[in-house]
Amino acid sequence: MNPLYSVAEIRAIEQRAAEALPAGTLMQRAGQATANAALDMLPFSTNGARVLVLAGPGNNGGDALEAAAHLTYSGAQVDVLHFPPAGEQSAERAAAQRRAESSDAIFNDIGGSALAGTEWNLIIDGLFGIGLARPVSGALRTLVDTVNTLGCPVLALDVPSGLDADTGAVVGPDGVAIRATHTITFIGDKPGLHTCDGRDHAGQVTVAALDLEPRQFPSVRLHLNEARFFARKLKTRRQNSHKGSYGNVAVVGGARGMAGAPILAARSALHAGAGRVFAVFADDAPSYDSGQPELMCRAAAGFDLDSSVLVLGPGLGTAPQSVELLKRAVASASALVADADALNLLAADAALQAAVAQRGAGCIITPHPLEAARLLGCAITAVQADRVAAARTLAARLRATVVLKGSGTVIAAPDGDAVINTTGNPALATAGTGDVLAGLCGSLLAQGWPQWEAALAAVWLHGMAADVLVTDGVGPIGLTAGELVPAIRAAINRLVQQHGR
Ligand SMILES: NC(=O)C1=CN([C@@H]2O[C@H](COP(=O)(O)OP(=O)(O)OC[C@H]3O[C@@H](n4cnc5c(N)ncnc54)[C@H](OP(=O)(O)O)[C@@H]3O)[C@@H](O)[C@H]2O)[C@@H](O)CC1
Ligand SMILES: Nc1ncnc2c1ncn2[C@@H]1O[C@H](COP(=O)(O)OP(=O)(O)O)[C@@H](O)[C@H]1O
Ligand SMILES: [K+]
Repeated sequence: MNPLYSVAEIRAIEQRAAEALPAGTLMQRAGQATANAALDMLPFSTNGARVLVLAGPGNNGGDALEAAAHLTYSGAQVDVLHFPPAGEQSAERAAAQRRAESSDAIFNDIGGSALAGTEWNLIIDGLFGIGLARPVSGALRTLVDTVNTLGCPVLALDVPSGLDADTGAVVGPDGVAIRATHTITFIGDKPGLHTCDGRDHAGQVTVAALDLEPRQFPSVRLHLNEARFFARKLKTRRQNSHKGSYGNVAVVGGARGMAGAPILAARSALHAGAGRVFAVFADDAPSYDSGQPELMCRAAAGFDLDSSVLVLGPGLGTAPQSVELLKRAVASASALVADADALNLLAADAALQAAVAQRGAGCIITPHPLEAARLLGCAITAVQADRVAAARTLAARLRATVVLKGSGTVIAAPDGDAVINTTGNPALATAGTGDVLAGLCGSLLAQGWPQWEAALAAVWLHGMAADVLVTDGVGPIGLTAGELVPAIRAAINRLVQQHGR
């Protein structure tokens, strides 16, 4: 189920496991697992392959030293850049150091030009793991900067050095972290590898459980998103069904000058399978959408908000009539997705926030980090410093399903359950993709999905559509939000073929 563990949880698992094992066992297993992963990354003939091992002062360095010794036995030429601790070291680290020193590994003060001038087949980053306590500074900072310029494969141990394993933020106001191509993470997977700066620094993540058994792991409330979490809601269509079987969506927004946003969301809702889709405009409505004449374009004044799932916010603006629309939508009995300006308006109105929290029909909100910061009354940096915590706080406060967007989108429920999404890529960093996501959420709600599964599936499908388009060369540069819409349709149909019943 792809659980994600906090540093505190990993420490507790590790401590209990270590008590039942001979001293040093876990570090030896970590070193062996690292060597195996490294061999997979080296040329078929390892003889003479150049491997640089960076061994920091703590147990992360111990893992690296164990791996260094193993790799010499495979014939690789292993250089170790060793940063011993100033004070005492753990007994297992001392043993690892002795093993590495008595192997063919070369302990060497390699630096500067020699480091940059060598064609390394692989660099192993064992500088800091979950014990990183402050920003990487001084000579180590220079080393991290140099490694990040080299362009060779880099295998990070446990977590790329400089990255916070809990949050995925690079530690420090102006910090640095290793940009690895691969990360082998020990005992269990960690949230910081998958959100915020994590995806840029961790590369491809594998988990080495170090032979611990499932019973040694606590159950947790944070997971990586996967189709399994929502697959049971994927339904094949009954022959004897009609458009009324698949629900109504009304996308409400489109103040003057911003009519494109609700159109995009409405097209997305339509292509994701909603039976009938309205595009509802705060100001004047166009008579129809010539690119998508299936949409019904209406003015908000007098529109019945009780007969459709509402997607409120795309291009809504912040004029007084938009506030009125938001109040009407919150007071309605309809399922609601609140996005964009609906969230900005909500942030400015405590009474409306209380009304959202008390809604019987619940709510999905889809803030990007700035919208989340406005809702929380904090700086955007505070949101990004701990995205999972920010999403959980908002979910609890508004009793809503929260989709905190960005690299490693976080979906959080009011009861504390949270999921980090794995699909998607920077092709999505273009105007209108958020509108497409909001429309997709609304479409799944209209088709009878519960909020939680609708949010999980929408985020997953939206990201998967972008991933497929990038594979086909439609991005990452220049993908447009509208191009996501048919790709989402293809992705949802493919999923229904695989899982539908
Ligand atoms: N124990 C076990 O059984 C297992 C442990 N495992 C491995 O151990 C890792 C955790 O080891 P760890 O706790 O020793 O922490 P680690 O990440 O090596 O760093 C701590 C050292 O760095 C130092 N330091 C911190 N920040 C710094 C900075 N910015 N700049 C400079 N120095 C800094 C800090 O010094 P201090 O803060 O005390 O001055 C201390 O010396 C874990 O990620 C996994 O890889 C696995 O093998 C599984 C079994
Ligand atoms: N670098 C990225 N990696 C993954 N997803 C991204 C990235 N940048 C943006 N996205 C996704 O694109 C969408 C952008 O939404 P939003 O910021 O609301 O845009 P807009 O308001 O222009 O529609 C979100 O789903 C977000 O998660
Ligand atoms: K590391």
